[in-house]
Amino acid sequence: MNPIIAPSILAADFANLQREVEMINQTNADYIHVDIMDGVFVPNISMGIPVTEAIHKHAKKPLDVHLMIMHPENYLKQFKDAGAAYLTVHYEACPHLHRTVEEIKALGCKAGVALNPHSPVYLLKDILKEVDMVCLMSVNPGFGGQKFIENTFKKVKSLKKLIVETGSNAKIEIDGGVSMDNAKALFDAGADVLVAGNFVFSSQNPAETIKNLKNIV
Ligand SMILES: O=C(CO)[C@@H](O)[C@H](O)COP(=O)(O)O
Repeated sequence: MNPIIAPSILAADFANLQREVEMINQTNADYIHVDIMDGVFVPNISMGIPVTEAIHKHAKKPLDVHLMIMHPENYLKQFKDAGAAYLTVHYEACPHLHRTVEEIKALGCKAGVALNPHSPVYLLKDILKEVDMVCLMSVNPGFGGQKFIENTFKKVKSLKKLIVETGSNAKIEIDGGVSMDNAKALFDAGADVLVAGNFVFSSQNPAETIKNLKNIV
C-alpha cells in the first residue's frame, strides 16, 4: 500500500503561510489539507476562498479542501477555482448529498464526504460508489490539537468492509488527533490517508515527522 499523508495547514503559522507551504513542498507529504470553517456548522472560523487561493499559489501538492460549512453546494466552484483538487463536504451539512457529489465531480474535482464522529458509516452505503474519498472525523470538527476518538478504529474497519461490498474505490481518510501512537494501527485497519495537523507542525522537524508517518507501514 501507499500511505498518504496530508498535513493540515490549520496548525501552520498563519503569519508565515508561504514559508509553511514551501516547507511542505520540500517534504514527501502527498496533499495539503485545508480546513474551511464557517462558525455555523462548526464552532470556529478558520479561512476561506482568498486564503485557499494564496496557499494554492505556492503549493506543489494537491489541495485537499475540507468544507466544514453549511450549504457547501453554494461555494463549490469558488473553491475549485481557488485550487481545490479534493473537495470534501459533510454528510451532516448536505440534505442533497448525491447532487452535491455530482456537482463536485462535474467541476473536475475529486469528491469527498466527511462523517462526524457520531455518524455511522452505513449512512454512506448508497453513495459510496460515487465518491472518491470518505473522511472519518476522529475528533469533533472545529479545532486542531484534540484527542483522537478511539471508536474510529471500529468505523475504519466497518467502512472498509462496506467499500469492498459496494465495489467502491473510495479512499478512507482519517482526520483529527493523528500521531505516531495511532498511525500504524489506522493504516492496518484500512485507512489510506492520514491528516495530521499539530503532530506535524508542533514537531521540531516537520519534514522528518511527515517522513516517519509515511514510513510507518
Ligand atoms: O478538521 C480538523 C479539525 O476540525 C482537522 O483537520 C485538524 O486540523 C486536525 O488537526 P490535528 O488534530 O491533527 O491537530
